[in-house]
Amino acid sequence: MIDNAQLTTHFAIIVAGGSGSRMKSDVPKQFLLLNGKPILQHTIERFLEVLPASQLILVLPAKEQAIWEDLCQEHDFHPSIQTANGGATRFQSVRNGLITITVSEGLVAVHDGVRPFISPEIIQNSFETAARTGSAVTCVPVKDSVRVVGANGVSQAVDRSQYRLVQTPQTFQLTSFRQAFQVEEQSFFTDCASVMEYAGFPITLIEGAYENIKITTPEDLKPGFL
Ligand SMILES: Nc1ccn([C@@H]2O[C@H](COP(=O)(O)OP(=O)(O)OP(=O)(O)O)[C@@H](O)[C@H]2O)c(=O)n1
Ligand SMILES: C[C@](O)(CO)[C@H](O)COP(=O)(O)O
Repeated sequence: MIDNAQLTTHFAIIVAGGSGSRMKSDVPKQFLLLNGKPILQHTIERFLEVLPASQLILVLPAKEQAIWEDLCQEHDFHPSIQTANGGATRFQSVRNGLITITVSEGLVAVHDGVRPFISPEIIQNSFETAARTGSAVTCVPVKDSVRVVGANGVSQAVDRSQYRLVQTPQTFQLTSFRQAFQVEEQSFFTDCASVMEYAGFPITLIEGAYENIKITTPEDLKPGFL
């Protein structure tokens, strides 16, 4: 758990405002059940081991908030968490969550609602590292061989030791994060680190975990796979 004195300055935005098009399910994937509980509930519970509910912001699809309310009733899950509306892109969802934070200084972690296996230790480490260096971006080394494919279709092996697979949480100083999110959205913004980098802020990497997967496509939920 974060030190009591820091509780009012440490925030986490859990982004669950997407539609989950690659999952091809009837409801957005963050609401699907995993071991009897909504994926999003697992994720929030991991964060509640580190931060109180008052420091969390949950970004939900504007049109599907009733689904989440029904699931919370059904699963008797009632943490008092502020919500914000999702935007058309992840960048816009993060920005919608960010404007609900009114304190001027502190730290903010952004985490995908569909990464339910995040450990409290990684969350904790991301806050500690961001407090020291200004940022903490979770990642893991690449386990497979990697090839780059040129425009002509010809591929070439690359040195995988030079690459990292990026996960969340991604945690930053609030002041620089706010400044970074004032930029015009770019098509290459796939995460918060790319936004911070575009705005000129340095990125510190921290060790993630291979089990901290992002549930993205149906294979990620196949029985026996998880
Ligand atoms: N407009 C968006 C898009 C994504 N997200 C969130 O960002 C996380 C990672 O995004 P991704 O896995 O791509 O989710 P979706 O956008 O929902 O999926 P897809 O790209 O397959 O449509 C998810 O928790 C998702 O809900 C969000 O809050 N708002
Ligand atoms: C933020 C992220 O999960 C880091 O790996 C990823 O970039 C999200 O990408 P997506 O295309 O929105 O799933």
